[in-house]
Amino acid sequence: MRGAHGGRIGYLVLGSPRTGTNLLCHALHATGQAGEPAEWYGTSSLHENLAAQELAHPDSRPEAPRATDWAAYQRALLGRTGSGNRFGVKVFLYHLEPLLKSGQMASPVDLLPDGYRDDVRIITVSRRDVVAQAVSMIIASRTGIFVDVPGVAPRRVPTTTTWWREGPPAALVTNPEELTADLFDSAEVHQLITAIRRHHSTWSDWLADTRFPTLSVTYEDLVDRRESVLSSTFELLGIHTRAAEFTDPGPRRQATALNDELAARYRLWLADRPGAATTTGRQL
Ligand SMILES: Nc1ncnc2c1ncn2[C@@H]1O[C@H](COP(=O)(O)O)[C@@H](OP(=O)(O)O)[C@H]1O
Ligand SMILES: O=S(=O)(O)O[C@H]1[C@@H](O[C@H]2O[C@H](CO)[C@@H](O)[C@H](O)[C@H]2O)O[C@H](CO)[C@@H](O)[C@@H]1O
Repeated sequence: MRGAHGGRIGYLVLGSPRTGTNLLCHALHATGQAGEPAEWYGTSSLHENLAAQELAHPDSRPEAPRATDWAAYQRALLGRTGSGNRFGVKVFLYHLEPLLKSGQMASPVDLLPDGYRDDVRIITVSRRDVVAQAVSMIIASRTGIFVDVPGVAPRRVPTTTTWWREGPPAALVTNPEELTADLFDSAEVHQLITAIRRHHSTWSDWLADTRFPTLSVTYEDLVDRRESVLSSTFELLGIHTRAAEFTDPGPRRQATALNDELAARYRLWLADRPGAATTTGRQL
């Protein structure tokens, strides 16, 4: 449908890490009609990307990126990744908060290029099993391997922002194959769960004040009912690809027996602390 906005759609994938966002965003990119909804404001690379484009403000720092001209950054992204009439970005709360707190942006919509803010659609991605999510994150923060695409050599990305606790991130392990459960702390899994809940309650609060067409996706449905979730997602964005005919497998599952072991250890840890609750007041 081509409306008053020339059919241009801007969309935000609002999630938290380890909810299957790479699986979903890989599929959207692979349709060839949805641009490339990546972490364009990801704190591990935004400052460097701005600097490379001579758009970093003199005060810009890796932990607090600042652009001289966000519109120029967004125009460059659009030129590289736009599909013509759709532009998407994957956003985690810790990408956006420094930009909001420093007054550089006023809302998630400001992450979209000019011309893509009039018809905005939202996809939220969460994971019902938040313990599995937190365990997945704590492991990825030590391996640096956030995605496993068959045939693509894994890239190791150091975590620069420990959005779930104070202090510097733990170093990447030399050999990801040699990780053992003893290297992890259940108290940190608990901090991650608290931070994940805050991510999602912040997105919900923001969405409650908006009227954007919104689709809520869970990791579990994305994995178990992939065709149905992709079909709803394509429909939301007006993409003319039939989910049933969409065969690109995208990334594969990364969890191993270590994930189960850490989740079991965390549940035992929690059982010893009956008062432990997340900041949303909910006990697990
Ligand atoms: N094809 C697939 N099937 C099942 N899970 C997948 C998958 N591709 C990626 N994932 C999982 O999605 C999670 C990563 O989410 P994100 O892309 O948002 O960071 C990881 O969870 P686990 O580490 O629990 O397996 C990863 O393994
Ligand atoms: O562009 S970034 O490097 O900022 O983000 C890429 C990265 O994202 C993962 O690593 C981040 C660094 O710790 C982490 O904050 C984030 O939660 C992770 O998703 O790797 C991803 C997989 O290669 C990539 O999609 C993302 O663009």
